[in-house]
Amino acid sequence: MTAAADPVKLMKQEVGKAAAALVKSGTIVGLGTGSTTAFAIQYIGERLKSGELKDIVGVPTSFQAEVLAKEYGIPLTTLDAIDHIDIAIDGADEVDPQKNLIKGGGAAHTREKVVDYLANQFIVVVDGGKVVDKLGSIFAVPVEVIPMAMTPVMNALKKLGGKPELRMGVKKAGPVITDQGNMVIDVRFDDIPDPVNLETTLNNIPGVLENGIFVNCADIVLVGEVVDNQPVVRQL
Ligand SMILES: O=C[C@H](O)[C@H](O)[C@H](O)COP(=O)(O)O
Repeated sequence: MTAAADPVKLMKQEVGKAAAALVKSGTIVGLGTGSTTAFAIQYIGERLKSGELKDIVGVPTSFQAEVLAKEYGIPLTTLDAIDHIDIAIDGADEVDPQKNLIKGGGAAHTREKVVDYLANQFIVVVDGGKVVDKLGSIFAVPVEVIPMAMTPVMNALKKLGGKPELRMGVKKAGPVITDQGNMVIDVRFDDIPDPVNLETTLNNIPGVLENGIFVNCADIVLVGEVVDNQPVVRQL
């Protein structure tokens, strides 16, 4: 495979593989959502199939993760049936030098936050284009909101200086509906000087279920890059 074919896909594939290699036999694994984590799920499944990995159980963060895990033969469990998660692997839309994240490009950030924050070790997998100096440089902050509170939440977000936009479906008329049956407002901020504070402030708006800022939770960030037409994985 050459990098010229699709360098972003190649980076995602390599970083997914590198994260899958960190999973040990006999562990409980949080399975993230998105196109990068999909490769990690695939490689975990392949390691299980080859017998290199044994006795693992996955905790999916979305309908997508659940479907993929089933496809690749990863046994699943729920949070009611376990008392810890050993390792979680998940993607991100932005990562800053302090390993703070924006997540939720796939509207899965609420369940992801539950699973990723519970894990003893949280591995983030991104391609090089996701690394930024400051959060909010490229991506808006996704905010999951219960439908009846959409208008007051929109107004509250504007008062905070954000530019909120209801996320609309693709190949579906109307808004994106999350796995919980809620809507997502993407909020663009000119500047996010204090991600820790903004995460709390957003979650304190009545009607907000969860937002996509993840702080003080990532243990390892694996970044996929293409150097001299070859994929490489580095740690942030
Ligand atoms: O809701 C989706 C998640 O937070 C994803 O992990 C994030 O959007 C990154 O996805 P991808 O790996 O497809 O860029």
